Amino acid sequence: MFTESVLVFIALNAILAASFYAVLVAGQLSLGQAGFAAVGGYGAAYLAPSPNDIGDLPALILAILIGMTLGAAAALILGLPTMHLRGVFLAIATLGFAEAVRITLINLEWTGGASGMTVPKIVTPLIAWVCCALVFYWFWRQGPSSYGRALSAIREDELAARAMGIDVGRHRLSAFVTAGAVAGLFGVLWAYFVRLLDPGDFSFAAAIDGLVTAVVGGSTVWIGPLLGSGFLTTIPEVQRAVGMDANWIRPFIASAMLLLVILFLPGGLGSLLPRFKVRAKALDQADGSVLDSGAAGLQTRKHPVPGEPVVQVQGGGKDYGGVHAVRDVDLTIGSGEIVGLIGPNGAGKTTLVNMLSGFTPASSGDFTVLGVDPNKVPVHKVAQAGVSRTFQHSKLFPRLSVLENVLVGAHSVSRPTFLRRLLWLPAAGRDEAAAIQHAANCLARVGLADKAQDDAGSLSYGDQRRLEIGRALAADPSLLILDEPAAGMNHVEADSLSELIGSLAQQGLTILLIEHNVGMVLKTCDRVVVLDFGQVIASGTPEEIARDESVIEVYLGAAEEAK
Ligand SMILES: Nc1ncnc2c1ncn2[C@@H]1O[C@H](COP(=O)(O)OP(=O)(O)OP(=O)(O)O)[C@@H](O)[C@H]1O
Repeated sequence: MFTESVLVFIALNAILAASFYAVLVAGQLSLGQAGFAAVGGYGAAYLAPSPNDIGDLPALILAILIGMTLGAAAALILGLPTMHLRGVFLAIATLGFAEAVRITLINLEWTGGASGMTVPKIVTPLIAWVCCALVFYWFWRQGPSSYGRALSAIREDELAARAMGIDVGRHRLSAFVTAGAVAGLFGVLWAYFVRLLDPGDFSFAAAIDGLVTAVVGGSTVWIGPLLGSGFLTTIPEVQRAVGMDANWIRPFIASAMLLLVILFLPGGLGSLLPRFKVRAKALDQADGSVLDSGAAGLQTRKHPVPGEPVVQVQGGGKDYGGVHAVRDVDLTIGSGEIVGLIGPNGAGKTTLVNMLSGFTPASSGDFTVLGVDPNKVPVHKVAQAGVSRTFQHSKLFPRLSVLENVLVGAHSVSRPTFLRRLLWLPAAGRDEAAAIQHAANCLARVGLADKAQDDAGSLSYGDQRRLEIGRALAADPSLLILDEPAAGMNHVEADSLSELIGSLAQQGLTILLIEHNVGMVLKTCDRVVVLDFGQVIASGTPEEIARDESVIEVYLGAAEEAK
């Protein structure tokens, strides 16, 4: 059953599927892989020296290098203008590219047009499997690196990933270029195995086949494309072995599997395998000490000295058409302060913190947050400057574990480990262990150490709020913005959250707290700012705010009645 061709095709189809995995893992749907493979295959066949001149293996190695470089270059050129596209728009743009490549190849003379181009056969099962092993080694080492986690975070929630300091555009582009290189490798191996480069081999159908293989195998686990290829490539062989020679069976099973996976097993066959568990040692040793970026293995962040201005806003405003969500707000927050931001629903609190963290561009005013103007730099730069936030509606990475969520939170203070993991350098292991220990400490600080291995999506609402805070703390922030963190918490949980906020401020952290639980705000904060219809109507100590007639009229009275 496992003839030479079957062995080679399992490896080759796994490589093509891996090129889809490379982008699916970052949440991108690209159908350009057939085009990259064609560019790689034809380019290598045209440019690489003949095996008659330099020998089979050197000729193939050169062809592979040329094919991968051309595939990556094509992906870079296509990716630069298209990386801002999402979902089906990216799929259509990349599909258009692949079709343009195929039609061009048919119409060029040196490619042999529709009848194709002959290539010497060099690839053996051993060569195919060595290449396949190298590709999967790459993705295996990528997965648990800080780069790999950043890609998964982008797939799960792009906005939250930006808030963790991840440069989404650069990560998406690098995943796309990797996909181009891997598809280029497939194109070369295919050509040097089947002896003929035919534009029909790089059609839309070929791209869909690769995509289905990746999705059935599993687009979130590195081994998925290999499982998918092993499963789908051997179906015709199993059929033959049992004497059922019907052409429709493979496409039928592939489509049925695709449907089953999408409906019942979104992680594909790979998700049935046991998941990697973090060493319990890190969790046992977790002592709740956070804000320790100076620890070995983490990058050091320079925090503002006590009293130094962290936030300075003058005349800040935001208009949505005719709606003045925020109007002429002046706000200064000094390092180490806990400032509460309260006001009725729709007062503009979330809009104001969205402007401070770079999510919403201001319509007017001057903003300086930790030395950067959030209107002039992308969100991830504001985060890298030391602004960490939680969201009014939880934005966790649901399919990542609780610990992985916090590890992503530590993105801007952890050291990149992927390239060192590829080379198996011990320093990478040490840095990863330090990041895990730091994340475990953050989890212990918010009381979630015992849930570290659970999926974030399976947590109760209160635990999700706590996890968001733990994840935000992992960035070793200078300014922590909490948007209604006590929503859904009972009194006991809200009290312990209040204590946590107080102890973090004692360690020098500056906190901006939006909360409808007025009792908690008055108890926890040094200063309270009250917004109404986008304007600051009062600002002062909790005692002053509690006595302020205008605040009682527009908010505190209403808040009391609502209790
Ligand atoms: N993207 C948007 N487009 C249009 N209007 C918006 C947008 N975001 C907010 N607004 C409007 O701006 C105003 C302020 O909203 P915002 O969410 O900032 O208030 P809030 O004080 O945070 O309210 P809540 O306590 O209910 O969360 C509201 O009138 C809201 O409808």
